[in-house]
Amino acid sequence: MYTNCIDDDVCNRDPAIDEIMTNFVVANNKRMNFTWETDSKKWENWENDKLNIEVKEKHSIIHVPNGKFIYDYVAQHQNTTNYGLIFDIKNSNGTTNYRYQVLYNSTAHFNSTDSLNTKIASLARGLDEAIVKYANGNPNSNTEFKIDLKDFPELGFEGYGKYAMSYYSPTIFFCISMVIFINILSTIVSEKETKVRYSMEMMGLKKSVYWASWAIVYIIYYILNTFFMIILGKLFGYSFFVKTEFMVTFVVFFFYGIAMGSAAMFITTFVHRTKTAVLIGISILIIGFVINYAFGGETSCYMLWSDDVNPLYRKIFSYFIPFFNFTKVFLDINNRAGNNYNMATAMIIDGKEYKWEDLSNKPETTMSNIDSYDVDNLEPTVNGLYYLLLNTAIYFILTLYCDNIFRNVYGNRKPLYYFLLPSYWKNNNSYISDRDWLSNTQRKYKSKVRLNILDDDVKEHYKYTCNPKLNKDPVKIVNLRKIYGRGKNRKVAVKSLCLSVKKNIVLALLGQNGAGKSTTMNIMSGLSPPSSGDILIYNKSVRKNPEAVQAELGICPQEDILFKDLTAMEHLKLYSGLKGAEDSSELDEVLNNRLKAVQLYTVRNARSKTYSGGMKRRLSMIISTIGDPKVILLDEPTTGMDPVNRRYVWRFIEEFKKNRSILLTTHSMEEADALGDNIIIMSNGIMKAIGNSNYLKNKFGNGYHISAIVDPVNVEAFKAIASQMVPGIHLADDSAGALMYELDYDQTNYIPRFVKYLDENPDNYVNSWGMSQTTLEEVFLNVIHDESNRKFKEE
Ligand SMILES: Nc1ncnc2c1ncn2[C@@H]1O[C@H](COP(=O)(O)OP(=O)(O)OP(=O)(O)O)[C@@H](O)[C@H]1O
Repeated sequence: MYTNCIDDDVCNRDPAIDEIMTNFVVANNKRMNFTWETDSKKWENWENDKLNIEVKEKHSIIHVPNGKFIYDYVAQHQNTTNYGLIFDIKNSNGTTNYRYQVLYNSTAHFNSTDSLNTKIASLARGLDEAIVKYANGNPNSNTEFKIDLKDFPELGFEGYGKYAMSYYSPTIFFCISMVIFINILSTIVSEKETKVRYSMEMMGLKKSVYWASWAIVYIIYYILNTFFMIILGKLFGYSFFVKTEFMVTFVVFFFYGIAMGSAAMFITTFVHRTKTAVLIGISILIIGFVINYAFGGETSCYMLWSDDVNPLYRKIFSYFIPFFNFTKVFLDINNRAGNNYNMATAMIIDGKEYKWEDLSNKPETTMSNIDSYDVDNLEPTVNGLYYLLLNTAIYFILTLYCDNIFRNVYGNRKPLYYFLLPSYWKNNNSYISDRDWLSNTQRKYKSKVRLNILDDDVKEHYKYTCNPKLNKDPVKIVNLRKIYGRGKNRKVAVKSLCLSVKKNIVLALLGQNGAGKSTTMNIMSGLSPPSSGDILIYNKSVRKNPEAVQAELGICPQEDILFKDLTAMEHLKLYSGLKGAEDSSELDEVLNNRLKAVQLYTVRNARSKTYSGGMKRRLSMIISTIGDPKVILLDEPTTGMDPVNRRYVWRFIEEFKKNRSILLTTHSMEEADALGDNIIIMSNGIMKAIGNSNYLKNKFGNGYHISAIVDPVNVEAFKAIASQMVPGIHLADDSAGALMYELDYDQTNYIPRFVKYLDENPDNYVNSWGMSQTTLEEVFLNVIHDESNRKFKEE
């Protein structure tokens, strides 16, 4: 294109220049194959019809209004113009200056090395000849030539935005989907960490149901996320979304989402800490980002389809790495529907429609001239979608499998071949007779303690527990042992424990920290596997059928395992549902009554995160009663509770024990005294004492204490009277008239007479007096500090 105006204004066409250009065409037509564009009207209204001139012929020459036009035209029709000529012919003092500027496109012939050398030289020579010819026709003028050569104006790459979206989309959409990926990791792992999940499992939630429910939740998330991305893509006018049929984009993003979701679920099976899970999520995000970024381009993405690459690698990537498949599918579609940059012409090529049927085609490549992959090896796009579905299935099956075979936070796991066991497939509620179980368990799991070094009552209880003729109790623990850790870290937490629990009683388990109480409870509830020994609850073995045992149990664990956003009532309803109770008005009434019993009724509709520690404890306690279990395990149920509410809970437990067996651990001697029909004192994993409160006080305590303050002059006389009233009374302390007597339980009969004397004080010897009974705390301290017990060693 040429013009005679160097400035921006539209100026009159200069016939001299037309003549020069005519000369040029005539002289160079054959050599350069130029055509002459005559329809100059096209540009006359160019301001209105801006730049819509189409240069139809490859080598046409047209006149345009001015230099700015050339600039603008080039900007909008990149690489379709070879040269711009701006003439400036001026007369001064009889000399005509022929000045022209050649703007040339140095990149139009990308693969050519000739654009500058011959064509420009040829053009300049042709123009000079044309000017000379014109000037010779005007013999009166002197002529002067001036030529400027310039590259076309440097233009910003206007298509970059569109193109960048196409190029970086796999990375961008990978990152968006990673938000849900990381959310899955943190949510599911935090349910493990806070043990909420195990609490639900104890209440009857099946693992498969647990995973299926999360799968449904995340499928919904991914559907919403997919819609969101498609709407966003369309709103921003990205060619990929605009040109591709909705169902195609939906399926691509949705399949990719569920494949990543499934992979996230798999990861949660071997991670126990939320922080670790999030860290893994972020690491995968970074790795995936790099891979997607690297694979975003065609050459690198299709690289694995090169003949040089072992197809096995391709398969491994396809079967196990969702974002690899996603990038391939995305690129396949994007090659057609997206705005692509054509390197050969340095142009952005607008995307074409992409339809559902196109999925079964092999991708249209844009760089097939670059031999980094073999086009024939490329699989149809739809295969990538199949691989994504395969990824989803593989990871979901692995999730279900690994969740069973990897240790949970309690160290429990199933054998690798668990799914081959008949018990896995049939509802194994198999009843085991007491006799068979007792003899088998004792044969299989030998006791590691010598009975003769146990306390007599404990020994008797061990014998009773293992006697199939006598022991008809619903709960039996035989030779139970639990070892944590190995080598230096080895810790025997429970040492060959034998214990049986009757119906209608509360058995209180006392012991120092680390005595093995919670371990025993965790094994009973099927959470933690025993190292040796077994537990039989209503003729179901914890080893063989923990799920069936859990159906008989209600558990209040040591830590409150609550959903912070659920209310008390919602918790009770949720767990009632898990226990199989139908939602009914009767159920509501039962639940309300229980909430009333522990003073939670008024806050039943408040979220548990707003509860105080004591309120959470009471809720956990009530949850353990859901489904009317026959055996209830209460691990320190009243910790952190004020004395008033503790008494409400005690009353509730006392009433609830009818027809049930309740096993309670506590550090409160008062609680054990108030609730425990039978009390066991444990130390270092060993049962040290067993009996009811009075029996233990009698056996391990010092009976009653009677103190009296007597005037020093009357001390001897008072001592004589005391010895006469309570034969064999023991004077524990005598200092300056403050006398302290200890009375055994077999001296209890003499107490009323002695108390009457002290109260009436007929001899006026006594200034003041007091009486107290041995507390359970004293008993506890006596038992665990007992020297003979200390000598006890596990063999
Ligand atoms: N998961 C575990 N890994 C290693 N050791 C453990 C584990 N759980 C418990 N132990 C150890 O086993 C012993 C018994 O612990 P357990 O929690 O049963 O005691 P406890 O009587 O319930 O104590 P507390 O009254 O403090 O709850 C302790 O020495 C404890 O450190």
